[in-house]
Amino acid sequence: MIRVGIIGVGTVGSHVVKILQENEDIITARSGKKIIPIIGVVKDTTKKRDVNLPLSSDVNDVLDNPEVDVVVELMGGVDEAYKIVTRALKNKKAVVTANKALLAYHRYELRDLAGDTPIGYEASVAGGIPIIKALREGLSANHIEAIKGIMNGTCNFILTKMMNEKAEFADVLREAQALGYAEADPTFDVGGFDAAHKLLILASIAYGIDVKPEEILIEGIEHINSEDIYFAKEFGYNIKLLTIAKKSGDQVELRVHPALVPITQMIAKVDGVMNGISVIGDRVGETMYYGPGAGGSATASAVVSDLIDIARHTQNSPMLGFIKPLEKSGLTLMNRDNICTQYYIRVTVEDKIGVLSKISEILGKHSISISSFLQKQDVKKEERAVLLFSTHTCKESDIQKALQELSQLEFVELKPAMIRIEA
Ligand SMILES: NC(=O)C1=CN([C@@H]2O[C@H](COP(=O)(O)OP(=O)(O)OC[C@H]3O[C@@H](n4cnc5c(N)ncnc54)[C@H](OP(=O)(O)O)[C@@H]3O)[C@@H](O)[C@H]2O)C=CC1
Ligand SMILES: N[C@@H](CC=O)C(=O)O
Ligand code: NA
Repeated sequence: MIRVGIIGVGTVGSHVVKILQENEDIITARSGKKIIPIIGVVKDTTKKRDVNLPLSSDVNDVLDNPEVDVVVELMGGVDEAYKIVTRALKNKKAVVTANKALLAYHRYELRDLAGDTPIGYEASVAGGIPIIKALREGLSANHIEAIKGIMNGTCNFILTKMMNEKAEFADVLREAQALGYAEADPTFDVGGFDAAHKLLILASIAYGIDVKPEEILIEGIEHINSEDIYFAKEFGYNIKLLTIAKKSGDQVELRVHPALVPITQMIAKVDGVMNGISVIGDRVGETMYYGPGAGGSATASAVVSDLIDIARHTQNSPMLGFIKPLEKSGLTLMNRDNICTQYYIRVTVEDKIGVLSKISEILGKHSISISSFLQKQDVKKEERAVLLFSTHTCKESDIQKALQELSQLEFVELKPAMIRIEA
């Protein structure tokens, strides 16, 4: 028998208890052992909840409890969760966590501390999709050439509703929170940080990259507006928050940002809370993974799969997937200035003669060639026009310099905006 203590019995934790209790037959058959939740820890024990488990507000009731074999950390946050997981490992208790923020900052320390003590983290990336297993086990014979995906359910839910139903950003975010998709602080979702945390976890399995979120390019979806959606629709794109790892020679680019994706691509059709991830291996070619990226039940399904793994292989750490840091494999993190892709640019200007030629001149000066162009009257101000461009492939540093120069022009009324195009 495996006895489980759950720290955090909220959206995900309560579903972990339900799955363990309601699917006990199949779980026991598959793992060869009974997996029993014996205690949960919450902040407020007086809160009414639909869960059949003794609760405490003291983490020591799990961490120092000799009856607990596995600690499931589902409270979120970085510092406190780090202390809890560290103590559990020091007490030789196996750990399962869904906490991508924790792993984004401390994955290598925890790996080293764990040694042979298992740590499962399947739920930390793309919720219910078994992407960690796929990368760590199914694709382990491959050099990974690229990982590209939608890995934040909240952002995809918001963008889908903005694209298809003209819904307002703030209203859909509230809906995502009510459905249990968003992080406790939803700026982690909409600012791209949550997706970046997930990217770093996958990058450690694929490439052995030991970098922190602050070192990579992260942009969120907060600035996407109706003009961007109009341009995307006119030119056959969907707007998605993309999470990208790409190997070029001995460099790896890591980035999270909104992107215009041609609607013909599979990833553009991944809607709502669903996540979709393409992984390209040098031997297998392209593989695709699709499923619910957030929500209590789907995420708890991944947490329980780790518990079953631990029950099956107590001598075999599920976390061994984090390979040696990048420097030792000769790979380096690509400087963001050297990223090359296509871009969409939005410039809001005073509607007068000469504006377009000046903008074209600046783009040309920075080796940026225009691929398509649209002009819209600004609905908020009659004498204002919104100019929407897409470019051929060019360098990130050139785009950044051009945007900076455009923002200085006296007829440019709002800070120019840019969205990358991933064709
Ligand atoms: N929701 C989702 O779709 C997904 C979430 N995750 C990750 O799973 C983890 C949990 O998320 P979720 O279930 O949504 O979060 P919730 O906010 O719903 O639940 C958090 C739980 O932790 C408890 N808690 C928080 N702080 C403390 C503390 N200091 N001491 C004791 N208990 C504490 C809360 O207690 P109380 O109930 O009393 O407030 C609550 O039960 C996070 O790391 C999140 O990133 C990962 C994938 C998907
Ligand atoms: N807030 C996250 C939850 C799952 O990781 C998301 O929306 O994807
Ligand atoms: Na997963």
